[in-house]
Amino acid sequence: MVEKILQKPSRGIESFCYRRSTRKTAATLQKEREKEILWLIEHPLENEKDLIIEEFPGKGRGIRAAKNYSKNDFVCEYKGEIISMKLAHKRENEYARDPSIGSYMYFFVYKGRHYCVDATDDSSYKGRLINHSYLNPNLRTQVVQDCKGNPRLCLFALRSIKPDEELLYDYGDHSAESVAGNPWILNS
Ligand SMILES: C[S@@+](CC[C@H](N)C(=O)[O-])C[C@H]1O[C@@H](n2cnc3c(N)ncnc32)[C@H](O)[C@@H]1O
Repeated sequence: MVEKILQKPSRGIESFCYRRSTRKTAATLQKEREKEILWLIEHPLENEKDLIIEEFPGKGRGIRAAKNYSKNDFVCEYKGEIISMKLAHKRENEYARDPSIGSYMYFFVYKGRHYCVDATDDSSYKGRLINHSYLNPNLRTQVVQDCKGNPRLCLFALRSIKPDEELLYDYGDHSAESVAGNPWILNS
């Protein structure tokens, strides 16, 4: 009996079954990836230890990568308060009156609904400190739905990223009105 178990499987049905049992389907791999992203979203302190805060000339603070990222890797969440459009416009007007308040509001549409993430309040989460690039971004935004069904605005690698690169994504607002006051929107 023991001898039989130790026998190398023949190239017949046994070895075929062995290969099948270890292979993961695309759907399984996708589920595992989604689970991993949700875990990273829920554990920002662990995930964000590879994001280094630095001063960048002409931009203020920004974030430098401390490790390699592959294309499509989750990098971090743009974490803030998700608020209604009505409240977002009210706050925008308030913030505009105080020049010491920077711009940390991100508007997005998910499943046909409009949302705003307000990350104006200082926090230890680093997504709010990532600067903009139109010409050479290395991140992209994507909404991920969490376990409670809430949309979470996340940043993923647009291409492979090396340690020491500044992390940058296109903020998306290229309107003439915004560019007039902020030429860096199109020239950085
Ligand atoms: C979400 S904050 C990014 C973090 C910010 N640099 C800080 O120190 O808190 C957005 C602001 O950063 C600055 N910024 C972002 N990208 C920039 C760029 N490419 N050139 C110049 N300023 C930039 C602008 O003042 C912008 O309103």
